Amino acid sequence: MSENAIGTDVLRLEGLTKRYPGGVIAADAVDLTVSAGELVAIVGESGSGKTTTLKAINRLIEPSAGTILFQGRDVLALESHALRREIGWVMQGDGLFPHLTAAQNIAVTPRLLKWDSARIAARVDELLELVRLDPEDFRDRYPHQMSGGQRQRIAIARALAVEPPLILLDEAFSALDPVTRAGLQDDFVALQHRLQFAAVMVTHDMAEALLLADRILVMKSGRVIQTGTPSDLVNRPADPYVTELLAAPAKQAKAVAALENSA
Ligand SMILES: Nc1ncnc2c1ncn2[C@@H]1O[C@H](COP(=O)(O)OP(=O)(O)OP(=O)(O)O)[C@@H](O)[C@H]1O
Repeated sequence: MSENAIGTDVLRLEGLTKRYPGGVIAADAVDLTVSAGELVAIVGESGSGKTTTLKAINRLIEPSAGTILFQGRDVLALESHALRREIGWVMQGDGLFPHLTAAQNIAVTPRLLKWDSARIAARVDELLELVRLDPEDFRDRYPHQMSGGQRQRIAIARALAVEPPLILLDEAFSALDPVTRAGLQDDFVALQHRLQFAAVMVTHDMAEALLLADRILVMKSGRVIQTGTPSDLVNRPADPYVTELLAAPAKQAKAVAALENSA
């Protein structure tokens, strides 16, 4: 990761388009650039094309048109399994292998890359510390022996195992209760600032995007409606749809403020 100076493009989407058989255009000429150390959230209503866009980046979905450059390399020219080892992936509901311990889950990619066992063991402990789980306590636990929040911490550790320059998150925090979720979100952002990987996060939750992202890409029916900082969106929404997405967090903030004022 050290070769990624802050501000360097890690990912560039140019005219990314996905047309599914049957004719649905799930992503329609999507442009996006993500730099090292930057967190971009893709937000939109259900069916707007967020997951399609995310999955095209690591070729879980093959695009119909457009270019995806990862560290300047066209992903379509790369072998897809090798590409996925270079890009971290955290999905909703953790996606851990149930029959593997926390340590074995974290070690999946290092093993594929044929790291020796001493290096893997040291890295597993380092990663457990990084996601604030005691290695002694957690390395031999199976997923069913951990809480949802702890499992998601393991999933993040697994995604970071080989220091990828890019992490993709698909509704990674959505299934957690609000307190666990807020703690993990804070820790994730702190980790990102420390390690300077680029991140693209899909979320249906505008409040989460406003709190975490450096920039937000708003999608509707496969099209990019607006790309901007949280402040750009709040102060200069480009479309009534953006205003609509902002209404829920604004309403919540107002309700809490009203209660505080009434005390
Ligand atoms: N394999 C597929 N075949 C055909 N159409 C698909 C396929 N996958 C997704 N779609 C369609 O593409 C559009 C975008 O779907 P996508 O999953 O990218 O949206 P999303 O914004 O991630 O939605 P959600 O928030 O509900 O996950 C939808 O209309 C969906 O029905």
